[in-house]
Amino acid sequence: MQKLLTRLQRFRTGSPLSFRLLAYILLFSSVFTLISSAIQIYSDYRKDLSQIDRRMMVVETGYTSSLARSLWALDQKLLQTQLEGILSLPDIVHLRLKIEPDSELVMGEIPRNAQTTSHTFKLTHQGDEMFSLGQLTVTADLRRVFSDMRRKVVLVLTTQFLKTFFVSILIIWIFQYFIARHLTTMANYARNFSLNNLSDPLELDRPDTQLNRNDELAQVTVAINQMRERLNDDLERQERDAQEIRKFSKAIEQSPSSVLICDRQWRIEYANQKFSQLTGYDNAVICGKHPGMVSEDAQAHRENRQLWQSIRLQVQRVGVWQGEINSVRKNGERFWEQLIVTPIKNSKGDATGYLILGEDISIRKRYEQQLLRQANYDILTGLPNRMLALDRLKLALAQARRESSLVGVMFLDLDNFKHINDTLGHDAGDNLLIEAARRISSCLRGTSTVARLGGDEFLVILPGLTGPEATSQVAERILKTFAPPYLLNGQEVFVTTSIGISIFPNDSDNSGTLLQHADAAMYQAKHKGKSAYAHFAPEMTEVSHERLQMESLMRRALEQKEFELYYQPIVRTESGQLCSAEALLRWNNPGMGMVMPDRFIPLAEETGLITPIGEWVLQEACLAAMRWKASTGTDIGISVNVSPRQFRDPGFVDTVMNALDASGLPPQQLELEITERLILDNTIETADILRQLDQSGIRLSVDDFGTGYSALSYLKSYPFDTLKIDKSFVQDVMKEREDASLVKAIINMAHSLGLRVIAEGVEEEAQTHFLQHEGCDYSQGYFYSRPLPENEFQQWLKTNHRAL
Ligand SMILES: Nc1nc2c(ncn2[C@@H]2O[C@H](COP(=O)(O)O[C@H]3[C@@H](O)[C@H](n4cnc5c(=O)[nH]c(N)nc54)O[C@@H]3COP(=O)(O)O)[C@@H](O)[C@H]2O)c(=O)[nH]1
Repeated sequence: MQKLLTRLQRFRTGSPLSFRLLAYILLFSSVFTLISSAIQIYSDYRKDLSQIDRRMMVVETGYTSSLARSLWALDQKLLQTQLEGILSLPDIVHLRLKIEPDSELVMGEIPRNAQTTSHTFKLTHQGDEMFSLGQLTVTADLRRVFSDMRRKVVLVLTTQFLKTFFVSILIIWIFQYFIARHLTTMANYARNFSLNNLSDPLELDRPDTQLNRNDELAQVTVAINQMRERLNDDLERQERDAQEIRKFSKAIEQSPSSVLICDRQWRIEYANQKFSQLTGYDNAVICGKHPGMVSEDAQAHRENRQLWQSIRLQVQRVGVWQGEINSVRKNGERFWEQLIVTPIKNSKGDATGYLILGEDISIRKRYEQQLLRQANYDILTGLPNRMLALDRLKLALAQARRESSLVGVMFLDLDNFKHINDTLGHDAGDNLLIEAARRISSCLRGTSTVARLGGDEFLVILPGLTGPEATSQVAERILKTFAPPYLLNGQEVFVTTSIGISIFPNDSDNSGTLLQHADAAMYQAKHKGKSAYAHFAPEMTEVSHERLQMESLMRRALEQKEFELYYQPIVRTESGQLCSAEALLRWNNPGMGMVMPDRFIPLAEETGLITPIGEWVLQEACLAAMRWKASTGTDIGISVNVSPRQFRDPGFVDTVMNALDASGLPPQQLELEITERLILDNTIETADILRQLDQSGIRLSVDDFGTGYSALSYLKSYPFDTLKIDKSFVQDVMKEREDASLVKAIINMAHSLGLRVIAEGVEEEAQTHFLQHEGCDYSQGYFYSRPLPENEFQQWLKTNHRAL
């Protein structure tokens, strides 16, 4: 019962299709059956009525004439018989015979409440004339007709209903079996259809026949399965897309560049982590703002308005904007960022938003500014460097041309700077340069420029001069300001400068030439005796030119094999026996002839050419010593001069070791002569290099002892073997008592430090006696031999008895 109620309930609200179908079939077939049955019953009813009518016709045609005759003949019996005959006809229940004039005969009975139909016939006699005999009214009872009709109604309705019902059941079953249950399967499939079971296809429980394969159910099934597959594909694609999107969004989020995404109205929609780190602003705070209006700095807003307007225009016109902007962090700090702004376009190519990539380039900018500074300024002194100075000079010349004024160009070089640098060390040299820069600057007006050209060279530009004498005044001021001593390494040092002056337009109208002329004048000032200034004169160009020429010739001299080593014997003072030789460099230039080292070594040191030249000397000297051994069978040591610049070269120790390795000379036979100045450069590096050389067995000697600071205390700290007394003392030992006592003291002091002593510049025999008397270990000088080219030295070895 409950089940039935449920079904009915479902039927009423959303019953299964078969039930609805049943209802509709029943309803329609019932209505149809009713109508058709009604038509049929009505037609039967009409037929029954017409049968009664036909009976009436039979009465009229068959009885009225015989009744009329019986009446005419007044044959009552026959009349009676005839009437009974009519009354016996089916459905005729009552006869009323009216006889003219006023008698009446009634037969039969009309049932109470019965529906009847009556027909009246006239009874006439046709003689000569027509006589009316009376009239017969026949009444027929319609109850049979109605009862027939009722019976038929019941029968027809019953049979029709049953037929309709069973046909409906059959149709429903067919529908249910062939369609509805599959629809239910589909409905269940669709109901259970979810992203988790996309792999299960829809399958209907029916035979796989050709017919089934092409029907609508099959088509729907195929369509559903195709839809499932498409959905499956779409989901896979969606998942792939989602993964890609996740990947890209992660990449954007974790990008090392800051990323802003704006909508079409340039309102920020998204900012990545890097942006927040860079600017200090959170995504939530800046969303909806214009990228140029993120900071709260009013000045930044003003600056940005114009900039972002041009960015917008360029992005619209060109499709990209790239540039560097100065932005403000949340904490107010300014920083440089490199921006790339591009539109984000949809498939139609319309901009749907904008992408702004930013990179913090503050460090790069700082480097750039530093580089710019380095490119234009001297790091040590903070003065403009050569490049900026030349720019300023050009500007000054252009201005002077317009104003018809003069420009003074002064070239300054510190006197003996190299010596101070070598003896007191680089730090002292640097301090000297800084102080010199300060002193020069203090002598100048604001419009003038003082620049450091490099090393100890300074340039002063005096623009807008009315006469050349102003340059002399400035030069004198500068020389005067150099007069007080400089305090370097705790020592008072007097440093002077030499100044060369050229004037625009008197000496030249070209900046380069003016500089060259000032340089030439500076050399002239140096020759004057230093701490002097000189104005350029045309004849000075030659001297300056010679210096330049020598530099360029020296650069090619090694290649052209123009260098040559001369060798000077070093002998035991006591016996005059040869023990070693000093290698002395000569430059044999085809144009200049034999150039002595005093002339080119300082230039080689200045230009750095001393390093390759010194390397060649070392190699050549070691090889020579080996050749002597081969020719004489005796070990003859070799002394090689090493300049401070050469010594400071990072590869110096390697260079020495390579020369020994390449020649095969034992290290003990090589002596490096290092000037006293180098020892005063009391650095860890110097000590380390000397220690390395000493440990490898190489002998070390202090050259030119007595000319420098004679810092005896330093000698103890370094592993020297020999001390060379400078020839300036030796040469006067016989004339100057002071020099003699000094030489004696040096010999004693050196011996007390465990050093052996070489006296150089021994030219006379008396000097040898003095030195022998004072216990000087070795002697070197013209008395024994002048420096000789190798072939002559070899000859000397053979001819000199004391050598062997
Ligand atoms: N860095 C290098 N310096 C070198 C090298 N070769 C030489 N020099 C240095 O050049 C300076 C001048 O050298 P030079 O003109 O060769 O003079 C040497 C001798 O000729 C000279 N001498 C020797 N005996 C006498 C003498 O009796 N009287 C006299 N008037 N002069 C004499 O002395 C110079 C040797 O000096 P020193 O080196 O101090 O022993 C000179 O300073 C050389 O150091 C080189 O390859 N590299």
